[in-house]
Amino acid sequence: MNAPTDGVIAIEHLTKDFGEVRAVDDLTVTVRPGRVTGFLGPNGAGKTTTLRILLGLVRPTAGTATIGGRTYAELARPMRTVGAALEAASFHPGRGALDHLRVYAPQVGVPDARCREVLDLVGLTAAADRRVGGFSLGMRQRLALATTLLGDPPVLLLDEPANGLDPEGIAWLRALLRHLAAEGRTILVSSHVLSEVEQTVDDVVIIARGALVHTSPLAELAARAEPSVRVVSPDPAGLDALVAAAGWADRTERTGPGSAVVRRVAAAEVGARAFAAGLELHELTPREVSLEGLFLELVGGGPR
Ligand SMILES: Nc1ncnc2c1ncn2[C@@H]1O[C@H](COP(=O)(O)OP(=O)(O)OP(=O)(O)O)[C@@H](O)[C@H]1O
Repeated sequence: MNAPTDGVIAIEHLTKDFGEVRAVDDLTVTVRPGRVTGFLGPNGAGKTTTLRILLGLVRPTAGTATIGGRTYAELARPMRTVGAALEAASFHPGRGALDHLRVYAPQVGVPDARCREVLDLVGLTAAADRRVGGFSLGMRQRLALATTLLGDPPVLLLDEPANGLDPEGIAWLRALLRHLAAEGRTILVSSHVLSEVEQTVDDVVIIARGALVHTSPLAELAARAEPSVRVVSPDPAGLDALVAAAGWADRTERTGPGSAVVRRVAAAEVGARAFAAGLELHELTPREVSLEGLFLELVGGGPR
């Protein structure tokens, strides 16, 4: 791993049309090293297409997708720069786990000894000589991850890596990804369910219908999922004064003249303060939304 900018993924005004279908729509996103970033969206949102463009497998209609300032084709040592596991990897069923890695090692340009190292990293040492055909989905995920780690790349692109893992496997994956990010790597993990990666990611990039709908640290999104109260008053100035007097300005989102959403407050408290101030209210609605609920709201409820 070299300069800190080596691992920056920059997607700029990326668009991809498949005939009539716009799979990616003017997407601009920066993914930083040292963090695990969740790339989220419902089925068909354009995640895989974006990852495939990053890997030079699909040519964009417009815009660019670069890693450390270079397109995949421009990378001097692509397999030492990016490790990617897209979709359920297919393995030769008759081959052992170690032998599978040995096929890839020369392509990546790493010594044979590296194969055992990565098997160890993913906890498959005991299964080194077992035929991959008998592997569970979780074991295949581990082997796919081992393959991406062969070249010790500063950037990892993982498509639904938690798929098929049991809770213990998910906890293990979480710890490994955190460790790899702490080493300064850029880790982009796609998923169609936020809850699956909620414990793992630092940042989220959420897309729907090919376009960006939200990007922020996860904590910022989680704050929006806190209990809140929707308040509507026919007296916009009075509502503003109430919010200011209560010290809620930093937790209040104005949703229109005379309407606002106040976070981390109980409806009863808003009601009591409005009553004391003689402010007429037309609506006072408590709102409890889970992080997953918020995610579904953002992506507009389901696939295209
Ligand atoms: N090669 C292709 N030819 C035509 N349409 C395609 C092609 N690849 C993807 N699409 C379409 O582009 C859109 C985005 O698909 P994509 O696979 O990128 O979404 P996704 O977010 O990865 O979804 P999933 O989670 O289901 O993999 C979909 O409408 C899909 O049908």
